[in-house]
Amino acid sequence: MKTQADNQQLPNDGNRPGIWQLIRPYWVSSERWLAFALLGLILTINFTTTYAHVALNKLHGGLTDALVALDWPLISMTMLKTLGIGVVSTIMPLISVLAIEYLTLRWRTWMTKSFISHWTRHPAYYQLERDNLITNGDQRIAEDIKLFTDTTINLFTNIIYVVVNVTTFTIILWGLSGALSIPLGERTLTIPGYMVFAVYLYSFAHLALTHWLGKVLIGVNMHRQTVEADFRFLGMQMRENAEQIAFFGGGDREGQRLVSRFGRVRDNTLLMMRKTFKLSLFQSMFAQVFSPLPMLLALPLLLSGKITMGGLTQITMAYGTLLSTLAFFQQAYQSFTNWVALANRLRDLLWALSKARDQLAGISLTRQGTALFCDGLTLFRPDGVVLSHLPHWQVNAGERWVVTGQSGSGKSTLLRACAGLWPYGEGSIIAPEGVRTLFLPQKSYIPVGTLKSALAYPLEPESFTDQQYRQALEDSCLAERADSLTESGRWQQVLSGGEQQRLAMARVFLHRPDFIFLDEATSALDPDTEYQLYQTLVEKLPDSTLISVAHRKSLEQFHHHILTLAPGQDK
Ligand SMILES: Nc1ncnc2c1ncn2[C@@H]1O[C@H](COP(=O)(O)OP(=O)(O)OP(=O)(O)O)[C@@H](O)[C@H]1O
Repeated sequence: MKTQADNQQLPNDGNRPGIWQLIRPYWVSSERWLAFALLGLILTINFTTTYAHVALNKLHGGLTDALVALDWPLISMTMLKTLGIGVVSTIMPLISVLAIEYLTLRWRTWMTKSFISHWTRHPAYYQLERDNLITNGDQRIAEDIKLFTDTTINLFTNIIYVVVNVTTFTIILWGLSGALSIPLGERTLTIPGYMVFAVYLYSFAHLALTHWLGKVLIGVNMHRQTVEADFRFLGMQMRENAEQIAFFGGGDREGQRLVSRFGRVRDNTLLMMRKTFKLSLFQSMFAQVFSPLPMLLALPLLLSGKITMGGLTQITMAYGTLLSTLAFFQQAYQSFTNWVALANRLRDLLWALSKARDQLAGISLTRQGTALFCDGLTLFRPDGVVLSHLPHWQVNAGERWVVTGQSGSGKSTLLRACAGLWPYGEGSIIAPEGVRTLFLPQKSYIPVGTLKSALAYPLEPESFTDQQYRQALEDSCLAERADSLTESGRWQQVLSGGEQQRLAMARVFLHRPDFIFLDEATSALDPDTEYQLYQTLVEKLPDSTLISVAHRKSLEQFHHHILTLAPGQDK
């Protein structure tokens, strides 16, 4: 069980959380010790690799001088050392990659579990959809967390590596490059470690121009995640509703919608390509124009005899290494823009989840006693339009009520309010405490899996015996499925509308709830089967309280009371 500190915190001030609030929770969670140990291992390997490069740099300088002097014993010794260090610096990064992947997986797992726990609570997953608070929440959890953790670890370890490398090679280059003396009339201007200044000046100019050209990529990247997710979502919807679309002959229309949605992906990719090309072109032109710079800068030292040919190799190598290390900041610019975009999408999700958590309900719902009691209840649509008004409605334990009224008068909304899923309105509802309640809508959710797990939902399939399952199927006029209990399938696609409603009714017989809310739960059945089901229901569960939303008059005979909802007036 996760503790409070072991979860991604939702903001409490109603504002979008900062990136730090997204990153910090994992690094202070109970996983932190292993996480820091792995990070330590990765950084140690990176440092070791840096020093291997330093050693190689020295060895190369020595090798050049040994070659010039044709000193064979020195040449073979230096080559052996180079080989040894080369092997170490090849294996170390492989271990580092493994550690990075493992750390990323652990962080992703932690964040995914945290987000899922927030998303499935309240129930936020329903509130986000009902109030259209955010798009593609599920895909943000599935995709964006993965990319975010991956990019954060890679950017961070690379930055540390770069900082260490930059410091090391700055010191080396400072020592190697000596001072540049420029005669200015009678005086001489001396610039110590002038090659270091040159490389930093060059890199800073490069980065500033990269940022100027590339900052637009943050927005483009963020938009990319959204349009890609929207396109995937439309495809998913088509898959889910394949049959209805086929009946309507809506394939062409869906095709057009998909192509138009893909058009946004294409436009975004083209924009991205244009911006990236511009950036890359600038970066390579800049590098090309300034490539002879280190040789030109070091030449005065060679010509004045201050350094040997080996010294020149060492200087240009150190300059090159420092330059390519600093170039990380320009190269990583695109990853950085992508990272900010991912972080923004996750920050938006955290914000939406906190909105769902903090939503103030206009309707107060409390639990106490054994009856259902609505007092001064007015149901609104989210935009404030009044749906219906119930000054006083009391349902005592064991009573059976049928709720009728015009389409759109708010019958389903009343049931949502009783389940605590509808905050828009005024008044209070006192729901019975500690009773088993079951809400059956017109179309019940049937999870993919065995028929047993579909019947037992949301409990585990082991919660009931085979005999209980068979009996429930028989009671709900679905006895012909009794031999398919362990069969796995996509029942929502396989079963007819009426069969799905009978399966949902079988849940009622199986779970034997104290309070049963049926929202047109038998509307797809023929009158005889519907009659038989209600007959069995009142016989088998005589003490259960029943509230049925129904348009058919024939159902009134199974109920003691009728509640008719009248459409309300605008507030
Ligand atoms: N999430 C929502 N956002 C905006 N409006 C909504 C939402 N859910 C329901 N409504 C509106 O609230 C009104 C009442 O809906 P409800 O489903 O309660 O009606 P009903 O009486 O059960 O209708 P029917 O008999 O047709 O099933 C409808 O006009 C509907 O469009």
